[in-house]
Amino acid sequence: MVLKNKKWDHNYFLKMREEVLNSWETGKEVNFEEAVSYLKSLPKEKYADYVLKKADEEKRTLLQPRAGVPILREHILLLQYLQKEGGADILPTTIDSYTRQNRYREAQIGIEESLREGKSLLNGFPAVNYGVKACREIIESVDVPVEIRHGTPDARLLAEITLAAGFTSFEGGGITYNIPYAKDVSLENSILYWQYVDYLVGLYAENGVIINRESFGPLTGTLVPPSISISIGIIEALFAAEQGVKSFSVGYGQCGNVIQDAAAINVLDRLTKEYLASFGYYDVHITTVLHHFMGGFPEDEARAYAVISLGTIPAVLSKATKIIVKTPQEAVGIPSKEANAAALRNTRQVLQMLDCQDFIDKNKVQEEEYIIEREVRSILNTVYSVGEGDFVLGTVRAFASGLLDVPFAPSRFTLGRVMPVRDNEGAVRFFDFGNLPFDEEIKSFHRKKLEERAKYEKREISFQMVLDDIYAISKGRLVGRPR
Ligand SMILES: CCC[C@H]1O[C@@H](n2cnc3c(N)ncnc32)[C@H](O)[C@@H]1O
Repeated sequence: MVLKNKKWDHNYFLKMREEVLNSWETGKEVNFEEAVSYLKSLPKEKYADYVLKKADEEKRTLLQPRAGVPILREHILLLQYLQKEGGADILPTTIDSYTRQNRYREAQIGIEESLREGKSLLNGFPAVNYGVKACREIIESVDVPVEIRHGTPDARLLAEITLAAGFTSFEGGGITYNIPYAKDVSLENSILYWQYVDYLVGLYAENGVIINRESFGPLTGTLVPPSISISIGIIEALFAAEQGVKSFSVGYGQCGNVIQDAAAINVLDRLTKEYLASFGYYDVHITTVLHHFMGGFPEDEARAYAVISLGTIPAVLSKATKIIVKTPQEAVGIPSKEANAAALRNTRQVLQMLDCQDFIDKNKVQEEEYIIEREVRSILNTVYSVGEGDFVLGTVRAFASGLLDVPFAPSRFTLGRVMPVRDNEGAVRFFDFGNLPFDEEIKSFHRKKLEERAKYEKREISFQMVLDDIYAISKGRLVGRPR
């Protein structure tokens, strides 16, 4: 079948499904009709889409941590703790790195060694190895929806098993779980694998089971310009809608300048809905997700809490539907359950002290929205035209020529020519536009912003500013000032 942004032929899916379900022994546990009836037996409060819709209507922001450990009993206790002590509105199951690379044999060894040693020797929960029945124990041991969070270019079997098990939200996409996560996976392959996932979610939807899909907005998490993250999120929403997905969350990673971050989420929400409608998808429920800062964190827990609390502010300003909460142990590794729960309580406190205040200069937010929107439209309209009206074709061609590009990505399928840097107020601007399709008005806006910083710091605009910015927050400030 030629790769394009068109809903799959059902027989094509069924044929590929046989291969997918045979790729590991637990695949044979998956029975679609049985899964539909199991999912329909779950209360509505276990559906991420229901909880997201309710929060969206009530203008509330939901909180969700990341969490995953390899021993099933431990993982259940961890999620129950985060629900009870952290107040998580949606729980995660973060998948381990072996499973993310389809290396289920090593994941199996990791489970056995963890059981033998009595400690976590994998960095997440290996859901494929456990299979449908065991994963259902997780769903049945908590009271809120559980989402699969991972970083898997080929997540077809992971989706089959976890969706059948009752996870009602699934993160990732053919661009966002490839470019920042893999070196050698072609976009043609990862987009095809994720069309499978979206088609499966669409099949559940046709049978009355609404699964929420979420794009991984932060990408490489290092100074990613908002317009790049937003454009890619909208493209993945278009891919998912074409396959029949009815509930989609677009994500964005906090960059640090509060005005820019709030503006970014406003544009993300508005343009995702506009582009879906303009391509005829009127029945997809869109929600927004803010990720607390995804770059290098301070080791000191008090300073780490400052980064987390600052990151909560743009969620209040933009009324983001959900925050993916970071923890004060971000700089040291996988957090303890106590630190994870404490970060949830910290975030809730900031939300509830700010949500009654109207304190931001709306003109400054709108100025920022204007430039971000101009950039997003330039990128998306270019992708559409190089794809001759097809966003899948356009995406592959745009990445090959740098019309779409992600800074600091490991993938050899992105040019990596684009280079970001902060301006004098810490907003992320372009040091090098690479081949991004921006007009002179956009380019001179960024140059002027960088000249302001150069003047203030009494130094030339240089790559040294980029390096200083990469380490700035872990060293205690937003902008990487010269020593
Ligand atoms: C997008 C992935 C990076 C973030 O994902 C966190 N992360 C990864 N694996 C786990 C895990 N098993 N439990 C709790 N957090 C986890 C990292 O700390 C980082 O913040």
